[in-house]
Amino acid sequence: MEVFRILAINPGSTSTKIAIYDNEKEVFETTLRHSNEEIDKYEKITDQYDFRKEVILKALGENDINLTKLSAVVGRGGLLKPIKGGTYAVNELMIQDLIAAQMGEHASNLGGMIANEIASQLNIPAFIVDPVVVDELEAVARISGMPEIERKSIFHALNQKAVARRFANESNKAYEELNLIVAHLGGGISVGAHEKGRVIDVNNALDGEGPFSPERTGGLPVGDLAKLCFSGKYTHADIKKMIKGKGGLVAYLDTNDGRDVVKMIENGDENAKLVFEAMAYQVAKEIGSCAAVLKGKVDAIILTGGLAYGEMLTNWIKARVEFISEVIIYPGEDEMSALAQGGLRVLRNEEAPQKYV
Ligand SMILES: Nc1ncnc2c1ncn2[C@@H]1O[C@H](COP(=O)(O)OP(=O)(O)O)[C@@H](O)[C@H]1O
Ligand SMILES: CCCC(=O)OP(=O)(O)O
Repeated sequence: MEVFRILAINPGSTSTKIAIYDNEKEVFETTLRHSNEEIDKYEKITDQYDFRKEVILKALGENDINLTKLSAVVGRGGLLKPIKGGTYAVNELMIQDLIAAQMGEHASNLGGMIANEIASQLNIPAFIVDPVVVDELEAVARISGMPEIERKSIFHALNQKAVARRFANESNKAYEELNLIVAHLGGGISVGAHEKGRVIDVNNALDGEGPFSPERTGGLPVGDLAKLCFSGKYTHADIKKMIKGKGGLVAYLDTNDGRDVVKMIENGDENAKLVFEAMAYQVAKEIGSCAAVLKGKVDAIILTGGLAYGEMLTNWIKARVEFISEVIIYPGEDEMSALAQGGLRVLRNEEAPQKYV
């Protein structure tokens, strides 16, 4: 059997994960964590391009990975125009849209760009898989309450779909038979209502919807936010940073690391406990909303993402939502293998790559 060697690159808001797969087998994986100070000095996401590329190449070099043996490079897809799920070949238009960041700024914008640069030097293909803009929202979910603003589907599509499929496999059912609520608890937090294989509603994890997260505010009281915007104290750029990057745990506790917060709590910090429990409370409320979206027919609730490693947080969430359905915890994410498998399906001609237009 032909062996395809794939480099998977996954830039997240607090980390860059890289992995090498020989077909389905992971042969190398590492998570390069980035502190708030490290990331904070870059004004725009594209300004982080060289920094992220260098840390990736350094880690590959230090681990004696021979790049010339690669068959393809697959990056996490970023804020493109809303598109259906699947594997997309990186093309010029995609790179232009990612550089222009017209749909917004997020670390995942760098996935396709860095994959493309490494792949083009080796003359091999570059792909993205299930980008954060996968859009399966029902019409009713798009209405915000203000005609000028339409709700958008921006979430951890890659991991939410991967863990939902994992749960389906482990239950000997098809993903398309199940109704699931998936909460991805990472640098950003998204909670999606998966109805028979489609994410029919999900909070926009990037732009002020849903629970607050390690570095984002989530939904805010809009009247007070409008007052703050026009107070004359802040520029548009300041407000954007306060919502995304310097919101949530960072604003309250000066760290984006859930493990630091657990240590603070263990050392008796009551404020840290209140804030961390509030994050769990908001996640639980969002799960409750998704249960209403699914009309109460929920086969399971899945908690995933880096924060799902922490039992303090998951126990708080569980206590408020386990009356809805069984709670399954898949800590971390299946994004790296989902990226590799998306690339593999195309390299094996099992699936044609989709074209971003
Ligand atoms: N073992 C752990 N216990 C608690 N929190 C953790 C653990 N590992 C990672 N985290 C937290 O998870 C968050 C990052 O999750 P992750 O899914 O890696 O984020 P992203 O990909 O969005 O950058 C950070 O707040 C990190 O501190
Ligand atoms: C852009 C939505 C996905 C997201 O928030 O990812 P991170 O948690 O990695 O920032």
